[in-house]
Amino acid sequence: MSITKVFAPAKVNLTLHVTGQRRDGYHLLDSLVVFADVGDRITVMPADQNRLEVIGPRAKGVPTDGTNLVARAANLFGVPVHIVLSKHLPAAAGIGGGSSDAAATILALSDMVGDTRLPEGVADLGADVRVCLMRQAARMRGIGEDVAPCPGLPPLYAVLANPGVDVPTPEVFQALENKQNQPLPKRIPQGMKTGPFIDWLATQRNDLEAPAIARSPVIQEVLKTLSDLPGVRLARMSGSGATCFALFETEDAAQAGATALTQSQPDWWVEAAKLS
Ligand SMILES: C[C@@](CO)(OP(=O)(O)O)[C@H](O)COP(=O)(O)OP(=O)(O)OC[C@H]1O[C@@H](n2ccc(N)nc2=O)[C@H](O)[C@@H]1O
Ligand SMILES: Nc1ncnc2c1ncn2[C@@H]1O[C@H](COP(=O)(O)OP(=O)(O)O)[C@@H](O)[C@H]1O
Repeated sequence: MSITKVFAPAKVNLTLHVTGQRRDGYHLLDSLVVFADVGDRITVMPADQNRLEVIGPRAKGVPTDGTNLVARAANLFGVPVHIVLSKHLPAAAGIGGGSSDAAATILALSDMVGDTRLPEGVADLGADVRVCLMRQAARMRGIGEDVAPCPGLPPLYAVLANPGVDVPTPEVFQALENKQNQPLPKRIPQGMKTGPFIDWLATQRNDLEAPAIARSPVIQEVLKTLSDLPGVRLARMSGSGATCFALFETEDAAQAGATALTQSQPDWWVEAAKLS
């Protein structure tokens, strides 16, 4: 067994429609999910006993004990490992940092033990882990367990922005007033160019935006600031927030937007990203 390194990309919910609620309280979703070329990094090494190190620019506040989703994912394999988690994504931010880390850990351990079957207990790690295991554009339904690849999306260039407030997912779901909303259309458009596809996205929604803004009004400021960037085509929140994204038609426009936003909001986490 050797050292395995896996990238854990940020997840972005381009749309997030809440279409119902199960008896156990979990919400039914219909979401178009893509992944960014920014993310965390996981290194897994064989060891005599389990060890987790959390390093990197966004390590502060991330649990280093057995509650970390990386440790919980590794425990499903019953093989002692030393894991180094390098955090670059803000936590509790609606971009699936913990879920993507867990998925990356599962992929690393599967590779290490030479068994690609998913271990028992993956679902208990969180609703977003399934889609994060796919690491490609996908339509996510049910409470997150029903995932299908969504090929044929155009390249999307984004600025991701987080104002530094943690937004706990359960609170936002609880604050959502109307749980029965329209799903996405039956067919997601395929083969469109970037501009018309963004126009189509603008006709869809993130139903958690309003309850997240009610809890953390700064999210409204993030959306307004993103909407004012030159060349922006759409600004929306990802997941349960607080990270928002702005979409542009070109990589240069997104880069320029990220540079301008970093200067005007030096305390925010800001990244230019390609989404696919
Ligand atoms: C909202 C989404 C959209 O992609 O993203 P994030 O904002 O977390 O990134 C996800 O559904 C979050 O997935 P994840 O963060 O893995 O959720 P979990 O740990 O399973 O659940 C946290 C809590 O969120 C609520 N929850 C989550 C998923 C779901 N379909 N319905 C829910 O009501 C429940 O209150 C649950 O106790
Ligand atoms: N590897 C991890 N990275 C970030 N947060 C983690 C991790 N493992 C456990 N957590 C906990 O999970 C919570 C939700 O984090 P995260 O998955 O990043 O949020 P979200 O579900 O909003 O995308 C955090 O508040 C943190 O305490």
